[in-house]
Order: sequence, then C-alpha cells, then structure tokens
Amino acid sequence: MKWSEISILTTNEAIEPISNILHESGASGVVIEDPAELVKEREDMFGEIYQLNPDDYPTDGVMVKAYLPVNSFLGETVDEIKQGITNLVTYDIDIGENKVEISEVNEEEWATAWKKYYHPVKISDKFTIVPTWEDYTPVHSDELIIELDPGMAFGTGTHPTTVMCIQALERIVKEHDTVIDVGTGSGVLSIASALLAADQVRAYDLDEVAVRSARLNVKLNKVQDTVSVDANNLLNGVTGQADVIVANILAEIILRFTEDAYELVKPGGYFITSGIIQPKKQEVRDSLEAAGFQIEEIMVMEDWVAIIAVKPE
Ligand SMILES: C[S@@+](CC[C@H](N)C(=O)[O-])C[C@H]1O[C@@H](n2cnc3c(N)ncnc32)[C@H](O)[C@@H]1O
Repeated sequence: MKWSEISILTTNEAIEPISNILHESGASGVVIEDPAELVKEREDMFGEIYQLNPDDYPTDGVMVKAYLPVNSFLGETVDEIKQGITNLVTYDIDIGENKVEISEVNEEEWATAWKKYYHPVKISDKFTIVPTWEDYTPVHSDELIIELDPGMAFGTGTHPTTVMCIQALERIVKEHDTVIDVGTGSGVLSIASALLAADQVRAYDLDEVAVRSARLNVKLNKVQDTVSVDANNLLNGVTGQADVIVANILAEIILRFTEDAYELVKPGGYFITSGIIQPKKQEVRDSLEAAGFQIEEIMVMEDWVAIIAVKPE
C-alpha cells in the first residue's frame, strides 16, 4: 500500500480540531511538531513527560502531519480535510497560515517517519506500550508491557479509541476468557487480552498488511500460543462463543455486525466497541440495544466514544 503525507502549518489553537478532522478522515499516525504542545497534551492525557528533541521541530507555527492511504478516494479525502480546516474559521478558530502540503511516501519512509515521535507511554493502570526500538525498564513490578511495531498497520496503541479499549479490557477480561478482536490492526488489543490472562484470543482484520503486522507483534510479545490472527471480514463465518468481543472500528462498520456479535457473545459476556465519534454515539447505542445488548458504560476521550455493552444472562 502507498501512503501520502499531509502536512498542515497552523496554530496551537487549531491543533486539536485539525487532528480530529484528520482522524475522522481515516488518517494514521497524526503527529504534532511542536514540543511544548505535545508535552502538554501527553501530560494532560497520561501524566507522562515525553522526551523530545527540539531540533526536530520548526520554530514558526505548528506542523500537524498525518498519513493517508493512496486510493481512489485520496483526492476527495484531501479536499474534505481542506474544507474542514477552512470551516474552523467560522468557529472563530485561528488556523494561521494554513499551508497544506501533500507528498507521497514509500512504505519504508512511512513506517519509519513517525518513529522519532513515538516513545513508551503508560496508557492505563496496568499497561505501558513500548515501541520495539526503545529500551524500557518497567517502573512497577506489576506493569504489563506491550511491545509494538505498528509498521504499516493502525496503530501505535496510543490513539484515544485504542486507549479506551485497553482500559475496558483491563477491567473486563478475566483469567481463562475467550476474546475475539475484530479489526485487530497492529494486534494491540489481542496482545493486551492475552497479557490479561485470556486463554484464547482470535484476531481478525480485512487488511493483509494488518494481519502480517499483528502476527509479528503477537510473536514479539510471546503470546502466539494464545492469539491467532486471520484475515476475515468482520465476524463473517466466525463460530464459537466468546466471553468478550472487542472492535475498534468506525461506527458505520460496527453497525453492520452488532447482531453477529450478539450471537457470538456468551450470556453475561461483553461487546466493547470504539472508533465512534460523538455524533455517531446514539446510532451505535441504538443498534447495540436493538441487537439485545444492555449498555453498561459509555467512555469518552477527546471526541471519541467507546461503548461497553453486556449480553443479559
Ligand atoms: C481503527 S483500526 C483499530 C486497530 C486496533 N484494533 C487498535 O485498537 O488500535 C481498525 C482496523 O479495522 C480493520 N477493518 C476495517 N474494516 C474491517 C472489516 N470489514 N473486517 C475486518 N477488519 C476491518 C482495519 O484494517 C484496521 O486495521
């Protein structure tokens, strides 16, 4: 797969809305090239200080960068992003110079381009995500470490939707559980489930690149005896019940398989969904309830929502 890098020169004020626009357009690896803001954002979110090299950053304005897959929708997606950014002015947001540049990157460049911004991060009470190229010594004896090389797959494990899913798994997955991970990407949620002592984890993704990346990360974390990774479209053809199904996919896609998920979750089991933007929350909630689930909790981080639903006993 080929990727395009989109870089937007803007202001501090516009970072968050522009990042949201990029995430909502399906961009991967959104990075902000401004040390002060990045440190603050991460501190607010995780209470962690990032090690940043000031030489890596421009001094005027802030650069927001992200990667978009090159496909037949690319032109349309870029136009939508540009339009979305221009519309921010109507909300009195200063978008500054708003210089937007697009450049094509090859696979190797994409896979390494953002590595310099990606460092160990504690994302929940138990879990710290550590990029494979970093040395990390656990701070606490009970800390669980996920080593990750996302390669070309989504994601680094630090996207709000992933963080919420991991926090939910941490509370829900019990020893000996069976877990199904729909849209596994880099495999991060499956690895987390295995480290939480699930007995069996089945990971699926439509994208071959994600399947390869997840298999690699599963081996890296030595959980290959617990986690299987296969190419599959949602839950099509999947049999065998699970205590927990987790799916961090866009709301539009979740709506397509709430009934299949209900069939496969054991009574008393959970369906954790994320990848849902706020305006889509009600639609997903309605669809889960129509399938028979009860909503146990709705989590919110930035503009993203995760829903924990339970199948009544
Ligand atoms: C937002 S990423 C989530 C990755 C990872 N689970 C996480 O939480 O960081 C969504 C993943 O769903 C996959 N996906 C999209 N549509 C799918 C489908 N119909 N069936 C299976 N996987 C799908 C994408 O390839 C992508 O890897």
